[in-house]
Amino acid sequence: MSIQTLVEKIKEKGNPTVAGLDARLEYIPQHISGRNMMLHGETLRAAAESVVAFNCGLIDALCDIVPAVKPQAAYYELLGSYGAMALKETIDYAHAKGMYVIGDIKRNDIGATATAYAEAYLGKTRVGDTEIAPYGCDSVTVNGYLGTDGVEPFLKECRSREKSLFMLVKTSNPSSGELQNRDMEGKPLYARMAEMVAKWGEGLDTPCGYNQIGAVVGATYPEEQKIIRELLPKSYFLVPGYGAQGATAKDIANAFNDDGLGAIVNSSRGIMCAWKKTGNNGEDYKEAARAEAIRMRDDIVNAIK
Ligand SMILES: O=c1ccn([C@@H]2O[C@H](COP(=O)(O)O)[C@@H](O)[C@H]2O)c(=O)[nH]1
Repeated sequence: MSIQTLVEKIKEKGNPTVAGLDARLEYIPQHISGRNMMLHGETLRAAAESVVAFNCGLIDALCDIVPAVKPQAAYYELLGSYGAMALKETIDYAHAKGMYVIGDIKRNDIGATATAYAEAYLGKTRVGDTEIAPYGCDSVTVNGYLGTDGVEPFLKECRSREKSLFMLVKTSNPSSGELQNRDMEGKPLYARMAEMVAKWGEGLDTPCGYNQIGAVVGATYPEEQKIIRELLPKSYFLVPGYGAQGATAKDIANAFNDDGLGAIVNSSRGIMCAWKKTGNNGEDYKEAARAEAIRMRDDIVNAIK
């Protein structure tokens, strides 16, 4: 699905936010994990089945109000082969419920290996005469700091299958400036990366005015957002850092264009762990996640008015 589809879903729901699915076992209510451990013992299988049950419940609770989900690959890799299946089941369920899926995989490598990553997450792999999509994400996060040959395989999937990318430009973590803000011939490195992202987006325009190549720009860096917004008027921004990492709605306004579009703000722990604040042992995790997603939507929409 193209970035155009994401923009349509954002407009339809009046909600420029994405729910992160960073499914750590501690984030899952005991009534779900306990049941699976009764069935399968203290195993990776029990953990992975708990993750799928939890994710499906969250997706049910959010799919009519939130346009997209962002499963974070790290938490599925943590569960080995069962985690890979849990990720695929989560992606398929989100699609069945009409949500756009951004795989937060932050991959890159030399061209040959990047091709395998791109085919795994966005494209297809061939088994005999049959082509199979291993994961089938609509979009993924990519680390472009290896240069163009490592990004090209992902661009190829965008061209041939109308997929989109979010390239790491300025990440939300506290030490991102150690390298990303270093001067590179008169401009910070993140600005040089933004220039490369603009180049990678050439020829990948869509009718909505945004191209398929977006940028990850941390909510925790409002000043940098402003600079990157000017450098990348046609790129959608994926903005992590709201909520659990301390950024607030006023910190994300610079990521948006004047049309109220141009960015989608992520919250993972804020939504997934909302049940921990209600004092009901997680029995109400769906209601708690929905209430937090609505609160976040209204908070963001008011801030960009
Ligand atoms: O710069 C970045 C890039 C990606 N992330 C990811 O977003 C979520 C944030 O989770 P919260 O619980 O809402 O803090 C997580 O998956 C990160 O890997 C990021 O935080 N910053």
